[in-house]
Amino acid sequence: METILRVDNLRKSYGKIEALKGVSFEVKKGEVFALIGPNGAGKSTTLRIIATLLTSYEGNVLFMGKNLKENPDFVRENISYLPEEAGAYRNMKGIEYLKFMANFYAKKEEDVEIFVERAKEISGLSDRLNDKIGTYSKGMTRKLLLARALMTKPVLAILDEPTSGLDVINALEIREIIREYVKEGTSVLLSSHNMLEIEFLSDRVALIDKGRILEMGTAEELKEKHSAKNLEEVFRRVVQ
Ligand SMILES: Nc1ncnc2c1ncn2[C@@H]1O[C@H](COP(=O)(O)OP(=O)(O)OP(=O)(O)O)[C@@H](O)[C@H]1O
Repeated sequence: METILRVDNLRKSYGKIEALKGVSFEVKKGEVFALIGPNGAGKSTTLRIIATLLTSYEGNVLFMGKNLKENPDFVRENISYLPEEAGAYRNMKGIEYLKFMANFYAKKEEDVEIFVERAKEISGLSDRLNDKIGTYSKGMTRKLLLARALMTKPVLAILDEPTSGLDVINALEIREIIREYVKEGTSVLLSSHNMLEIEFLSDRVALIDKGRILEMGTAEELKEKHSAKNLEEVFRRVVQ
């Protein structure tokens, strides 16, 4: 399978804190790759570097064969990023927000409508799109933001904790949306604390702790290697 993203020996410090101590992995075309790990493991830092938001780091990121440092615009045009604590404009109606973002991302006039229609469908918010975002529940806001992230059909979607804080039903719906997009060719790099969820959603996972990847593979491979019933158990054994 074609490699979309190659992350090679990433190192990042915030002052004295070494957040990443040499992180390497690859994401293939049409794959859901998950970074899992405890608080402060370095997941968001890794995702923010790939999303071009953090520019001072050591190591290399190759996206579709191009080096991130030399081609940030190319990367921004082909990836989308859903931050962990993303907010939307509370006083805007959902539909206005989608139109605003579609105009921002579309290169051609005719793309605007295509993006908005796609986002409407992904969000599943139907008539509620005519209400102000400030009236939405957490789950509705997350779906709106996910719709924004996927409406351009990016080559790679980077989703930081896509279902964090959501109830089971909303989390399930979001997982299904992600799976649908992968079928259409988008690769997904996501982070999560929820290992049971990740087990269902991801093709491969990397267990990260204290800035290092400790294990990588399919959930099945990792469970077998550590004679564990689930990923949570794998993680407990690997981290301790
Ligand atoms: N802006 C910052 N300034 C200083 N230290 C930071 C900053 N951002 C992250 N860190 C530190 O870097 C380390 C990695 O943080 P990061 O947010 O990447 O972890 P994470 O795995 O995403 O955690 P969480 O699951 O809690 O979101 C932590 O020790 C964190 O305190």
